[in-house]
Amino acid sequence: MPLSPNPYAALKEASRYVRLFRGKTFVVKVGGEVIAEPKIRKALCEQIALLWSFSIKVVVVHGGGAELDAVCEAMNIPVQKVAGRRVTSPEVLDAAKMVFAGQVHMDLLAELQAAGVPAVGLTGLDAGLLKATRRPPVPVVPDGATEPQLVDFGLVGDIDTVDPHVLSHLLEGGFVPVVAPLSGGEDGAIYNTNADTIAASLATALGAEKLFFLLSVPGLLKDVHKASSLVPHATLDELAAFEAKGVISGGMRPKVAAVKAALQGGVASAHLVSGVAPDALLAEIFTNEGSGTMVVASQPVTGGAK
Ligand SMILES: Nc1ncnc2c1ncn2[C@@H]1O[C@H](COP(=O)(O)OP(=O)(O)O)[C@@H](O)[C@H]1O
Ligand SMILES: CC(=O)N[C@@H](CCC(=O)OP(=O)(O)O)C(=O)O
Repeated sequence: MPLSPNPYAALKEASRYVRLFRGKTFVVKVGGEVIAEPKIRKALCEQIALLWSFSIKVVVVHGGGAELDAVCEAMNIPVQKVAGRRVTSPEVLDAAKMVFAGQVHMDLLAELQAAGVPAVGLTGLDAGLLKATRRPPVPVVPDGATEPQLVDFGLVGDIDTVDPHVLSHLLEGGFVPVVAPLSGGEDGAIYNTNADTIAASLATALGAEKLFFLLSVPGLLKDVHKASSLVPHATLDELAAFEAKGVISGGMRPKVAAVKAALQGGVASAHLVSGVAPDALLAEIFTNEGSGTMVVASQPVTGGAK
């Protein structure tokens, strides 16, 4: 939703939120698909620059799933996914290191620097930020199925501990940490970890006010093919009801799990927002109507401030 066409009314509406969120921590997760297109990446970095200039402490977590798919295809490495989650073979992990801590990471850092943001790149291995253990085979219900099957996701790390000190130091210094989706094992292993899960863990560990997932769709949709079916507000119970109805599939499943984890971990609200529509992130934060889906733990949102 656009701000009021009256510039002074718009300024007043936005300034209320600027005051409210000054000094607060926001975790912003950007999907690989969203930042693949240079113009969209630039527009997104400019929105992040504005948050930073309003003294909001921003932590960016990026994905790179789509880019990893493309690199695996180019290198003839088979890509396998179950219920929206990748199976990581040793060959896939090697490609993931190149893509997540390399190309996607550097391109995002460069664009943030260009937008005037003092961005600092990290992976979960830096200063012990994310410690993980390899996921054992787990029962999963594949999309479209009703019965679970036992799936070995390979070199995927489930997060055991988060040590957010390195992030707190950077945030206190005015920097914007940018985290790639790789984690470290106690034994020196490197694991592939879902970026949505990382974003939720970091938001919880930092006591973040808000967690954003920037998507290629406008938010949570009742019908994934209809942008007009956007759900503006939801509680965790409502999310569970959508899941039970089969409304949530593919890559939205790990996202909804991450939203739940963050809200149960004390994050005040999680937002599913377009990363491609112009200024959708700013509209979600600084307007009464917002632009995407705001999820809160339980209390009904009675309109007004997002
Ligand atoms: N109910 C839903 N509402 C919105 N998107 C959905 C829904 N169910 C499935 N999806 C799909 O999930 C995708 C988001 O997941 P994904 O592509 O993995 O994002 P990312 O790469 O940003 O992590 C959407 O682009 C959409 O195709
Ligand atoms: C274990 C796991 O799921 N790892 C993800 C990490 C990247 C990611 O999450 O990227 P997007 O946010 O762009 O989907 C993967 O390999 O795709």
